[in-house]
Amino acid sequence: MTHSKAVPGKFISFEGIDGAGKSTHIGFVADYLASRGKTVVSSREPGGTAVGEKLRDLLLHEKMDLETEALLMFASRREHIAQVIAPGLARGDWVLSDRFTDASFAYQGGGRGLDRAKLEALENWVHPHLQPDLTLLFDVPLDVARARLDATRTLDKFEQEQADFFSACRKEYLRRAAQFPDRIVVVDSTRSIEETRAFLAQVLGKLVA
Ligand SMILES: Nc1ncnc2c1ncn2[C@@H]1O[C@H](COP(=O)(O)OP(=O)(O)O)[C@@H](O)[C@H]1O
Ligand SMILES: Cc1cn([C@H]2C[C@H](O)[C@@H](COP(=O)(O)OP(=O)(O)O)O2)c(=O)[nH]c1=O
Repeated sequence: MTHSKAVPGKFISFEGIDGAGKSTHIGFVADYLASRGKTVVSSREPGGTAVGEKLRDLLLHEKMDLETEALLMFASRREHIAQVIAPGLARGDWVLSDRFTDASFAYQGGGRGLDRAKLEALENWVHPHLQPDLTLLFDVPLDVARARLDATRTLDKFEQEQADFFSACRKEYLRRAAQFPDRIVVVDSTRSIEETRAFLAQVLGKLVA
């Protein structure tokens, strides 16, 4: 829907603050689409390519200047689009990405306070015409996300941030959901995994039809 030229594939991004539950549901979405005959490519940002995974390692573990962080996120994205997303869409595949540009607005913009105009400039440079056909925004209150994170894993650089950082990220995600209601679907991720799957199947059913 939002590509500059008609391409046969579809692009779905998964967003939400850390611990919201998005990674849990990507496999379900991939299986749902494959069961309906779609060829699915699952990927992630930062990362998804050889260069991108090296950038991911830096981004998740090294302290750096905020603008460096934003530029590296978009460098990883540029490579991801060139190597994975654009070729996949051209082949007619359904490309699933664990995060895309909404994450830069939420984390570097909302969380860290980078001027939105700078992020818009990077977006216009790196992907002036490409937008996801659908963005699934997994939304939970901060305390739920934090409890899920604490129960499961060693925390990376972003996950070690404090509550006000995630509160600002979540606020920016929800602001964007209101700004782009045709693209971003907010998924109430406080529900059980089963209930969330049923909701996702409804949303995807419309896109597949
Ligand atoms: N709806 C849910 N109810 C309960 N626990 C969940 C739910 N969704 C995810 N979880 C659990 O929360 C943890 C974090 O989920 P994850 O998908 O890794 O989050 P994210 O990718 O958004 O950071 C995992 O242990 C996962 O099993
Ligand atoms: C894509 C992107 C991710 N991030 C952050 C959000 C996450 O904390 C982190 C990595 O994302 P994620 O893959 O969700 O981490 P995990 O595998 O631990 O679930 O990168 C940004 O700050 N800006 C961005 O543009």
